[in-house]
Amino acid sequence: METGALVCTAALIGLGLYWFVWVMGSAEQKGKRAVELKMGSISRDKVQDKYKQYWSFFRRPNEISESAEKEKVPAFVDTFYNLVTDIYEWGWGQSFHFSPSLAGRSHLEATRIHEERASDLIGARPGHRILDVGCGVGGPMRAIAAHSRSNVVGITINEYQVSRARAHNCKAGLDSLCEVVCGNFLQMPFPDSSFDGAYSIEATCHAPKLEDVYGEIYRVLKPGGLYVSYEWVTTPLYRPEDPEQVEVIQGIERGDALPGLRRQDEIAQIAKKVGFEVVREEDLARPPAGPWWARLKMGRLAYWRNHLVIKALSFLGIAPKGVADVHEMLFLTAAHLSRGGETGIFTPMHMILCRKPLDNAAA
Ligand SMILES: C=C(CC[C@@H](C)[C@H]1CC[C@H]2C3=CC[C@H]4[C@H](C)[C@@H](O)CC[C@]4(C)[C@H]3CC[C@]12C)C(C)C
Ligand SMILES: C[S@@+](CC[C@H](N)C(=O)[O-])C[C@H]1O[C@@H](n2cnc3c(N)ncnc32)[C@H](O)[C@@H]1O
Repeated sequence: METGALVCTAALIGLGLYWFVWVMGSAEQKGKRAVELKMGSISRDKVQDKYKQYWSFFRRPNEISESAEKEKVPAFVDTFYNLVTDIYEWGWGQSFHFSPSLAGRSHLEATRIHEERASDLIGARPGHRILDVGCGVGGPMRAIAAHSRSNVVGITINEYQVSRARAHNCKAGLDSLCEVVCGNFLQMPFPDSSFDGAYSIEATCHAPKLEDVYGEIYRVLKPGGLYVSYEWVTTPLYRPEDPEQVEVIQGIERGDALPGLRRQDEIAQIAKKVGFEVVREEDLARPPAGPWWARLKMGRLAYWRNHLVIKALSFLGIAPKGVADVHEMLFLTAAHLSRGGETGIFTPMHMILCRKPLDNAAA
């Protein structure tokens, strides 16, 4: 081959690689790049071990919440978010949840609309102090603060997410409205009756006992305050005697750090048990809502590309060992989640709106 042709071929390959890793490597336009993938606060040499420990803990997810192991759940959830936070940001964005798909709207818009819906349901407004229970890197918090101009305080168990959320808040110019605290939502570091409203988006599913987190939210809410949650639950279509369905549900639990999914009909009972009035309850995934799992299915080609990128970066020693295992786990989880959505046995958006009764002000 002539020198000119060789140079052109090399340049084309180089450009192709650049496009593949740097441009395509970031699914969300302003998100992370593949070369920036860290594993939270886990040191590079510990990633693989931590992943193995995580995987063996969540092997039998449905047995955790009824055993002494449930005490260890917050620590393993923290490990989980050290392992996945960067991959989520890289391949999904700053909001770690699903949304009904909306015809003619982008994923980003559908996400924002789903978040603003939570804000509107609790009537967040300027001057209100609102609690975000399990805030991730703060995608919903920023959307809700910008939409309602209320002050939002987020809590997450994961220190790495706190640093990411604070950096995003500053970058978005919303740090005067948004505050982030590292802590356990099962024992929150907030005084009684200190919030006007609260919401949790796909986060309380990590609690081994829902009453523990709902009880804490009830405690920190002012009397009359509203709380809305988007819960991950199995629907009445789920048949625990069907091994194929059990495999889907356990696949979701294992790949998402869940100590056993709850049934849809358990949620309101638990809310009432801790003292809430249930104002409204609705599965936001039900038609006419567009399928929330469509985005997961559409991304399949990108996941293969991501996997190749991760494998290449691990091989070159840029990404820590173990990242490819974590990515593979997420790949499998995506398949289980899609199947759960398609069959209708699972929803990640069972909405419950609760009020702390006024009567208790005197109690
Ligand atoms: C509420 C929770 C998280 C929900 C979702 C934000 C995440 C659930 C599964 C995740 C993903 C699966 C496949 C990944 C893909 C293989 C990778 O290349 C890019 C990232 C994924 C798309 C990733 C993104 C986030 C999820 C959709 C749980 C934890 C309670
Ligand atoms: C799937 S993410 C959702 C994050 C955010 N709500 C969003 O939609 O982007 C779940 C969040 O719950 C938090 N979480 C889980 N268990 C927790 C606990 N015991 N205490 C505090 N935060 C917890 C995780 O750290 C994570 O931030």
